[in-house]
Amino acid sequence: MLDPSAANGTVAFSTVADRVHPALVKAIDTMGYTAMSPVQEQTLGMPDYTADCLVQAKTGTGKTIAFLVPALTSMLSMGKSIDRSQVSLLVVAPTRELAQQIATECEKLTVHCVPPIECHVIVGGNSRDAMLKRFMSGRPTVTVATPGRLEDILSDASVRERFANIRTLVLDEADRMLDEGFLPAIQKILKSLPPKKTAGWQGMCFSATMPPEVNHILHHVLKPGHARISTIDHNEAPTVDKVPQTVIPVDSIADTLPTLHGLLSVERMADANFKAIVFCSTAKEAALNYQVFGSVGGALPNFPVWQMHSRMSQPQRTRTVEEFKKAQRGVLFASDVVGRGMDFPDIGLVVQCGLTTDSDQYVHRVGRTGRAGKGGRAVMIMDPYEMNFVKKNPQFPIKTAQLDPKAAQVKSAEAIENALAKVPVELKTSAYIAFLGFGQSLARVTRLDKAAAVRWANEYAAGLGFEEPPPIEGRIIGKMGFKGVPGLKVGANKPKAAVGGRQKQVKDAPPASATTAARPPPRDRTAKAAAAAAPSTRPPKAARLETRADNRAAGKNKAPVEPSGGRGGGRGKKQKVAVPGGEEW
Ligand SMILES: Nc1ncnc2c1ncn2[C@@H]1O[C@H](COP(=O)(O)OP(=O)(O)OP(=O)(O)O)[C@@H](O)[C@H]1O
Repeated sequence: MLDPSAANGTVAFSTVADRVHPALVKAIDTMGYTAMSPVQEQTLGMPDYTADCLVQAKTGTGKTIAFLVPALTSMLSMGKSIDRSQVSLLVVAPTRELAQQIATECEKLTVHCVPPIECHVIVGGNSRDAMLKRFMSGRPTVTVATPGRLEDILSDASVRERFANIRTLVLDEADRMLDEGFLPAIQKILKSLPPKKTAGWQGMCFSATMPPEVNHILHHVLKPGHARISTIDHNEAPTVDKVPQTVIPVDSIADTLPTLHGLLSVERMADANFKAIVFCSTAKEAALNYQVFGSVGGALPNFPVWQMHSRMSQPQRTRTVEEFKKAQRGVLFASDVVGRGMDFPDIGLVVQCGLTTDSDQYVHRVGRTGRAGKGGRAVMIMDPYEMNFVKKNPQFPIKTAQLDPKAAQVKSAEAIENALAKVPVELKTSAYIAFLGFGQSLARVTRLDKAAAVRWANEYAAGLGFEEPPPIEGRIIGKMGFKGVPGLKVGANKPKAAVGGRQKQVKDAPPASATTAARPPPRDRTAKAAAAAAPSTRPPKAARLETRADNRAAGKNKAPVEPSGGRGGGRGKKQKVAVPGGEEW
């Protein structure tokens, strides 16, 4: 529930009850909402609910209701003349899970509508035929979609015909929907809809972040002179005020996992209802950390953990979202697939292991906590390569912190070593290769040179217990653009190539007690091994990581992110970075 005092929401929904459709007013009451959040006050106060608008408000401040209520009111005002076989309101969002979440909110809002309003979800990852059959035989008056699947089904003329009477198009996470990854799909979708100029449909664009470059593209959906609403003061941080932000510096990326272990151990001891999201750099890293802390490794014994990234099947992803939404405590190890828009109740802590692709993504990740007026905290664990982010982004109130001294009692290094010994070497190897791809993609943006990206990845491998970097097939090294770069080990990428033979046992993990003799080397040795594998463990100063803001200024733009939602929460195909064996990161 929104805490009105904290969110400055003091105006009651009842003040707009004469403008909002009565069925929606009743539903809002059923949902238990009394005061409007500032952004809701602004959109529901618009003189014309059919006006085009660009709306920016902080994360977790109720933007979903802020666009659904005016759009649904305008739709329902047509009364019996609505053709329910046609799409009237179309909402487009970047990820499948967010699309589903918006649809669920819409169902709650329209629960008292007579006749009932159907809300259809058009997303990838499930049977296209079954979904299309439901759509064509149903009454998809409200449709929530992700761009890829929508673009796909709109190639069919009979589907296009269902959009002939569209009244409103909402782009949620509009800056993401209009960025270079999604824009081609959005443009194709727009070509399949009746032209805005003649059909006059309403465009609504919502996000917590609106980088200036979005302004040049808005004309695709918004007409000149559209309303502009922002509840964010230019002088304040773009993150939620009630979320203190800290960074815990570590000497090497090899120290990240033990530090994370210390942090999570202390937090869960302190709070019986500790619920956190840990953002990881790649989908493979999220999968690996999940195994280290829970399913295989058990570094957080008797504590529930989940994973969420694009390498999972859609049913697994859906089940995870459902479970983690309901969970009272636990940790979700995630890629950026849940970095934007997802509303998991009662997240008290967001941890970021390493860099985000850009400062806007930082805002969205931090915004998974401190929602609906509640408090929360955000912590980053950063190695020297990454610390520049803090310096380059003074707009964020990030304070440097040390790990709670209580963490020293939990023997994190040992717990992580034991856990890593039980994780399949294939997963560790693919996490290493994905991390190399991640460093490479940042290099394109930040000018980190290839040799430095290799050194960084090799430090990461050392942290996973590899005495020397795991081998990568030559053709894959070539594909990744690392041919001839020093520090990589070329060879067949097979378990027998596992470092020092230490990790042979991991595939069929024996109980923890049986694995102690086969532990990976202590971290001081692994760090030395990494150093031996590369001339230096740190890139030259000029090559350190900078933020996307700097790169924008330099005329460069975004780092590519995982198209199906892994790192980047689902961008378009152009953004795909193919890493070895068809891996995405
Ligand atoms: N007026 C209100 N009173 C109480 N709770 C509310 C109100 N409006 C929305 N909420 C709740 O606040 C939470 C955040 O809402 P929502 O997901 O729409 O935020 P958002 O601004 O879209 O966030 P993000 O920028 O992360 O997408 C949800 O749990 C929602 O149910």
